Amino acid sequence: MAGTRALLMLENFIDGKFLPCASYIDSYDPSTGEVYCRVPDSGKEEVDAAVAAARAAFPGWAARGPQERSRALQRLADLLEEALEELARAESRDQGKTITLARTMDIPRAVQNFRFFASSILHHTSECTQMDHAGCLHYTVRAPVGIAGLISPWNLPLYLLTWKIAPAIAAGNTVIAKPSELTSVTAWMMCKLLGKAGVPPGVVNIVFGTGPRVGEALVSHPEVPLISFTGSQPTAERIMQLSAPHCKKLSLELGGKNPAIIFEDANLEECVPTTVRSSFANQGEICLSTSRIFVQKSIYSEFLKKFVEATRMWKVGIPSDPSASMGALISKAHLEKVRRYVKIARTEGARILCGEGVDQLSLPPGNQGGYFMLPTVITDIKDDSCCMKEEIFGPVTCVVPFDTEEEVIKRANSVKYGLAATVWSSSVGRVHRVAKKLQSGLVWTNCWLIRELNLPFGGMKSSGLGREGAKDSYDFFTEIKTITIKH
Ligand SMILES: NC(=O)C1=CN([C@@H]2O[C@H](COP(=O)(O)OP(=O)(O)OC[C@H]3O[C@@H](n4cnc5c(N)ncnc54)[C@H](O)[C@@H]3O)[C@@H](O)[C@H]2O)C=CC1
Ligand SMILES: N/C(=C\C=C\C(=O)O)C(=O)O
Repeated sequence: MAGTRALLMLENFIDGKFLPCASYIDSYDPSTGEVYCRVPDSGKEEVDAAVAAARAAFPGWAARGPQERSRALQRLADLLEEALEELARAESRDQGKTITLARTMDIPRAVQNFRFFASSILHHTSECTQMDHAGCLHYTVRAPVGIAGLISPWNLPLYLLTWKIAPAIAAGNTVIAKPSELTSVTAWMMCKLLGKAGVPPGVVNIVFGTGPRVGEALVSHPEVPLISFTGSQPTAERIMQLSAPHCKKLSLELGGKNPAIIFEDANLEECVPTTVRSSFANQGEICLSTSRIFVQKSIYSEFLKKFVEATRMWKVGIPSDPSASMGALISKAHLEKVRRYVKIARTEGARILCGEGVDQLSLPPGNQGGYFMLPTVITDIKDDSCCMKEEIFGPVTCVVPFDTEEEVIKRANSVKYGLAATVWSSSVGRVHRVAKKLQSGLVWTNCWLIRELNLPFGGMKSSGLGREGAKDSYDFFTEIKTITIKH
C-alpha cells in the first residue's frame, strides 16, 4: 500500500472526460521500488461506459474524410512533440528505462506514429478488375470496422500504444485502449491533448487496469469486433479463447527468441556494439532483443572477448543519469524471473562471463530497492536449455559457436518463436541466402532495429498473428467488400 506522500492519481478517459474509479492499483517506480502512482482498477462497468461512448462517436468520425482525420492526427503529433521532454521524463520514471532512451526513441517514435499514419491514410487505393466476357466490372471498397480494442504492454508504453491508436483512428474507427497497468502514465498524459488536437469525445477512450479484469471485459465485449494486442504468448492464447465465440478480428504481436548469426567475415567493429545494443537496450525488454548469439568457430574467441568487454562498458545507472545505457527492470517479479534463468544456466553447467553473480552493481543509497541487474553474458550452454528456448525479456544473452551455414540456420530455427533475426556477414550472397531460410518475420543484416514503418512488422510461428505497417494496419482496421457491376 501507498504511504502518506502525495501520489500521482490517474483517471480513466471516457467520452472526452476524466473519470475517477471505485478502486485503484499501486504503481511502482522501478528505480526505487516505491509506490508513486495509483492506477484505476477498472472492470466491466468502465468498459461498458467506454463502449457506449465509442459507439456514439463512431458514425461521425467514420463519416469524416481521411484528410480531416489526418489533420487531427498531425495536430496530436505536434502536441506530443511539444511535450516531448515532459513525456520522456514520465516514461522513464514509470518504466525504469533511461531518460536518454525515452527522449531519443520512445517519445519521438510516438510522435512519428501519428505523423506516419496521418500521411499514409491519404494514399490508399482500392482494386478493380474487369471481366469483359461476362460484362462485369469488379472493385473493392473498405470501411472502418467499428470499435477497436487495443491492448499494449509495459516495455515501450507510449510507443506501442500509439502504434495501434494511430492507424485505428486514421482509418475511421473509434477505440478503447488498455495500456499495461504497470506503465499507464504517458497514456493518461496523452489524453489531455486529444481534445486540443481536434479528436472528438468518444473517439479515443482509455480504460486503465489489469488484464484479467478490464482486459478480459474488453476482449469479451460483443460490440468490440477487433482486438489488437502486443504482449506475451499465454495472454494471446487467452485472448484467442475469449474472442473465438464472437469471431473477432485479431492482430497479435508476441514475443521472440531472436538469434544473431555472426559469420567469420562479419565486420566486428560494427557487429559487437550493435549486438550489445540489440541484447541490452531497454534492459533487454524489447520483443526484438537478441538473446541467442551464434558465432562461427574461427572467430568465436575473438568475438567473445570483445563482446564481454563491450558489455562491461554498458553502464547500468539510475534512469535520470544521462550517461546510463540501461536503467531498471519493470518489476520485482520480473527481475526475479530474469535472475532465475541465470541461476538455471549456472546449475546446468553454463559459464556466466559477466553480469549477474559475477560483477558488482553499484547504486546510490536511494535506489537500493530498485529493480536493477547487470547485463549478463552466458556461454557453454546447450541449445535445449530453457535459456536458449524461452523468452527471458531481460538483460541476458547466450553466446554459442557454430561451424556451417546449414547448421546455424537449423539451430536458429529450432525454437517456437519466429520474430526477428540479425545476420552479420560481408558476403552479399550469404546474407540474402540465410535471410530467406530463417523462420523469422524480420531479418536485419549488418544492423538492428532500423524500422521502415511502411513494411510488414510481425512474427511467424508463436510470435504472432498478422502484420502491422502502412498497408497491413489499414487492412486490419478496415473491412473489405467486393462489388460486382454488370453493365
Ligand atoms: N511484445 C512482447 O513481446 C512482450 C512480451 N512480454 C512477455 O510477457 C512476459 C510477461 O509480461 P506481462 O506483463 O505479464 O505480459 P502480458 O501479456 O500479460 O501483458 C500485456 C498486456 O496484456 C494485458 N493482459 C494481461 N492478461 C490479460 C488478459 N487475460 N486479457 C486481456 N489482456 C490481458 C496486460 O494487462 C497488458 O496490458 C514478459 O516477461 C515477456 O516475456 C511482455 C510484454 C511485451
Ligand atoms: N512490439 C515491440 C516492439 C516493436 C517495435 C517497433 O514497432 O519498432 C515490443 O517490444 O513488444
